[in-house]
Amino acid sequence: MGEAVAVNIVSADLDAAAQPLIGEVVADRVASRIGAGDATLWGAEAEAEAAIRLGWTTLHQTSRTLIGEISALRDELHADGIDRIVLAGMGGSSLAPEVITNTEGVALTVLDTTDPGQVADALAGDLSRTALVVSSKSGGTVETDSQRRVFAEAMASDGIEPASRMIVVTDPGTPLAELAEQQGYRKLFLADPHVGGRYSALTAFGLVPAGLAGADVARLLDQAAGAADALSEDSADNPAHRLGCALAAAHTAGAEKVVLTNTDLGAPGSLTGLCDWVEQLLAESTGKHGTGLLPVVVESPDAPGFRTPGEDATPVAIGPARDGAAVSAEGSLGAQFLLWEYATAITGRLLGINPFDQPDVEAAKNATRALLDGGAGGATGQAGPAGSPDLVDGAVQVFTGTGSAAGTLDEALRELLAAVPARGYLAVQAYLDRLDDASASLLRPELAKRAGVHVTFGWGPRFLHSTGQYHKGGHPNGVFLQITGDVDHDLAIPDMPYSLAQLQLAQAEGDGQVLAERGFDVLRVHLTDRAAGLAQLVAAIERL
Ligand SMILES: O=P(O)(O)OC[C@H]1O[C@](O)(CO)[C@@H](O)[C@@H]1O
Repeated sequence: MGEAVAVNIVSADLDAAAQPLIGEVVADRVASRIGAGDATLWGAEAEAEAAIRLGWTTLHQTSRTLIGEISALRDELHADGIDRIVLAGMGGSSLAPEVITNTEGVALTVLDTTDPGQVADALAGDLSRTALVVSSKSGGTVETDSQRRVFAEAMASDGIEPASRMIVVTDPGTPLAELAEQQGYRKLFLADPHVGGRYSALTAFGLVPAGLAGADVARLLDQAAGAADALSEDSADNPAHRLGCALAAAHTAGAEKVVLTNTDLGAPGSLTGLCDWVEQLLAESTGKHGTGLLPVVVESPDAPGFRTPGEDATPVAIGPARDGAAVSAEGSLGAQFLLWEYATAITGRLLGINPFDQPDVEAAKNATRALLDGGAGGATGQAGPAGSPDLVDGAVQVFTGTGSAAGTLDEALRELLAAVPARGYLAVQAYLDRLDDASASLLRPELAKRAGVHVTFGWGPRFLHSTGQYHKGGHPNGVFLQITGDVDHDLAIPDMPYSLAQLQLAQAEGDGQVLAERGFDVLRVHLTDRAAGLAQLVAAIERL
């Protein structure tokens, strides 16, 4: 094998710790049994779910029929002057197409947000040339449904028949499949129901939006096919064994965090954004029952957290093994998808968890629903946080939760950092516009430099479908900084009693409530002026 995908355990100590696990996994024939669809590998409790979740091992063959359908639809759309693809989808329904198109340099507008400003920017593109791919495995995800409604209304008001521009990807029998049929949407792709959301990169969820946008999705399947035999082989050389067992061995030694970065960013063929896809796969698959692997995606090998990971983390390179990486994974994108899926399933078995469920995601969704039913977030157009802030500092309203004596933003931040347990982590959760408020992501390295612990960063509500599972279900050693902000122009969601801004705030408040109920420290800062508030936050962090 070797050529299609390669994993190098650079750290001699980690290699020594991984070898016995590799021996065990080879003896138990884990890889070939995964490839053959053996659902018993994760214990009796996981068996029923695993029995309907192992279809991803053969997608390089079973997804072939999609290629012709996608290119025929693309030609048809082009003939009608439609060449701009917008994707509405969360988590496993958008991360793969985002990586695929980023890696190939193909334009795809990914809408995985409820931020009204970001949605408005996508609506401001040329709708006469736009098709909306609505992707949802369950067919019931509130963000995706809201985006669909907003786009349908905007298209109709521009005199465009929305049904002619809607392309749906969903599982058979979902409410979204039914809607697509009732409304006569342009095309309905029914995905393989035997593949879970975060394992669905090579199903219609990954291939349809990426292929319509112009990515070479046949090549992606070829790349996966080139690695499939090696990844299902019961051999000590199987790269998935090396990766899965290294991560499990590190976890046993107390390194439950996996610091991920691209070590070849900017080089031709660099897999831009793959870390975000791996982040969801690892966090949602393993972060449960008080255990799991916490992905910490960092900006570059020079960013805080990678070269000096401490005892609680393993630095993993996507790309060449350098810059202090303990493990590296190299190979084409299609091969990497399959590598990480096998490795995650193997780690899941070694950690004793079911890698195919996400038991804690629902809690935040329920809390959000309850808040919206109770009229949270103010009236449309005036959405604002519930309750009064504990203090106001310039453009920053601070909600400390109960029992804080903080009198300033600086003090509140200091208190939050002091609350991080030894070997814990700080998660920054920014419910903002990831394009217009992009500077918020700078808070991660700034905080990491000062906090002395690992710091993760996620855009809300996107991270709720990724690290959100780990935050609530994984090792209980996180503290949370939520950032929300006022919006300049809210957007109504047609036929729904709440607006996008209200939904976005309710998602932050709902998840914050669940975290607080579970005993975690949560500090929320609400920016009444986003740019000024972010500048204030940076200045306050610099003073820490
Ligand atoms: O494809 P759906 O059903 O809209 O779900 C989107 C995402 O939400 C989750 O189900 C839960 O967060 C993810 O596992 C999934 O990728």
